[in-house]
Amino acid sequence: MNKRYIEIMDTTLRDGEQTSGVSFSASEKLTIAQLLLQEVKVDRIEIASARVSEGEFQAVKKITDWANENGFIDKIEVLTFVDGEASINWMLNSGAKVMNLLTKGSLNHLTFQLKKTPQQHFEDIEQVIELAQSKGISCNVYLEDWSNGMRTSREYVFAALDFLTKQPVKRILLPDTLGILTPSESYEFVKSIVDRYPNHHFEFHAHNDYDLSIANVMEAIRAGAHGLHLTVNGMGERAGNASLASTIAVIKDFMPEVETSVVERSLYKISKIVETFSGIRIPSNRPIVGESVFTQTAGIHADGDKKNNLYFSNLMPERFGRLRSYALGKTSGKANIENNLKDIGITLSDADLKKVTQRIIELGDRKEVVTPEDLPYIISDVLDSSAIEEKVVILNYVLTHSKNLKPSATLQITFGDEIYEENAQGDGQYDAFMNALKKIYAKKGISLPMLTDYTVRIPPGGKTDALCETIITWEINGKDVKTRGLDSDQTVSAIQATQKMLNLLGVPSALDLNSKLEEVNSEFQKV
Ligand SMILES: CC(=O)SCCNC(=O)CCNC(=O)[C@H](O)C(C)(C)COP(=O)(O)OP(=O)(O)OC[C@H]1O[C@@H](n2cnc3c(N)ncnc32)[C@H](O)[C@@H]1OP(=O)(O)O
Repeated sequence: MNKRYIEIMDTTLRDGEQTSGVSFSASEKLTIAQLLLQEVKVDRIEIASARVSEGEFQAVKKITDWANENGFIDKIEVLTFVDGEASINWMLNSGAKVMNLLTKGSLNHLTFQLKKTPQQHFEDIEQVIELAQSKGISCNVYLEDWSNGMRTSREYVFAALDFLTKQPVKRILLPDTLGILTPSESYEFVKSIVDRYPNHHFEFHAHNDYDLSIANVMEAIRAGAHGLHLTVNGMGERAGNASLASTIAVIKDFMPEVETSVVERSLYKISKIVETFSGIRIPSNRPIVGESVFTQTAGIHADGDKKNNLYFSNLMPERFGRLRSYALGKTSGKANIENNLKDIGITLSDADLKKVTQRIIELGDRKEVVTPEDLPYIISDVLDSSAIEEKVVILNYVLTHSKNLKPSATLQITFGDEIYEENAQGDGQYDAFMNALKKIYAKKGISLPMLTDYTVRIPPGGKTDALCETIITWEINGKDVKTRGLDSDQTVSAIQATQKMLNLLGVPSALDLNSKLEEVNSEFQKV
């Protein structure tokens, strides 16, 4: 079958940055731009609005310098305004070559915001396009509030389209600016335009205010849209835009008649990087990229996975560079626990498995999170066995915290027979503790794994002696490993989690540690 190609324009760095509270630095924008174009392989990216700020100007310049050297300059777009020379000069100075000109797509916006007649607006647009052309800038045009325009001033929308389709405009961009469309309207509105102007390129820009963005995108594609505007993690103004990862999965699985250039395996990586740089946490249940979406929690499901893959669908985690896991908690059954034990190479008798399952259910009932890395400790405790041998022991420590002085830590640690002591300062008590620990490991020529996430959970109720749970995520050879500590003192619970990580690494003689890291890595690839 001859597939219809759909262009993907990613606007994480423009509309995505309009998520309340988000501001990317220039180097963060550059990293995201590089990944989107080189690894995720979207067709184009929109990286800023013109005139916004000096910082934004420097970010655009950094990206256009890189894009010029690497042959991507035609894929870098900047949103501009109908403002005579102002946006064009800003763009030219920043090195960008493609503008997405923001014009009005509803009579309402035109009358009350710009206070112009259609004729005046078209004249202003024509002037800007002419100027852009003369300066070597190529032009796409947004019809802002187009969806509202189609509902309330369709005659104006078609007058604007009659005008724009006679201009040297490469693509016409149809935004559902307020995310108000239904799927059937998305289909009808886009189809009426594509049918009337068959030789022009139209792109659909969804917003997610009613949680309908992906459904609307599907209908826009069915109606004949030639391109889509998407963002990583569905970031964007208000409820955000259509998510890149979800849209790509939907196209792949439900729309065999179309194709895109996007590489599915890179979608999780870009999602995590945008999460880190934006500071906007991905909800754990966000399709494709959320922490828990490939985790089987219910015991019945884990059991079914063993029996002819009864709970598998096309949405396999490996497609997106991820792995399936089995949660440990109160809804776990034997099958969940067996799956986790298999990954760490432990086999238990049926009777022992029952005891361990019971303990995990009890912990889950008390709302405690059980990570796969906790299993050896739980087995040790429940079966009074030595499933885990604690070779690295934090013997003693003193942590100080005082007003106007830097926090400090003195730490004594033992690896088998050897005892080491170090002290250090830090930005907080745990940071001071980690700095002292790093000094000890540095003596062995070893760097500790990078801490990539640190989550503290305290049960509600306002008790100051409540147990506090700290879950730390470490990056070990490119894989996430979580360890957990539980204590009424928050720093102590973080230190417990750290000691578990040290024991996963093993006793640090330099050679030992490298091979142990390999081993841990291959274990966790299976988790
Ligand atoms: C659909 C979208 O999401 S579009 C996103 C557009 N991008 C942005 O808004 C980026 C962030 N914005 C900004 O940094 C600022 O608003 C700027 C730099 C663009 C303008 O700032 P200011 O000059 O202080 O103007 P302010 O923000 O108060 O108002 C916007 C002005 O733009 C005008 N305007 C609105 N749409 C357009 C347009 N398409 N073309 C030209 N001017 C426009 C408004 O009428 C208003 O003009 P007025 O002050 O003469 O009434």
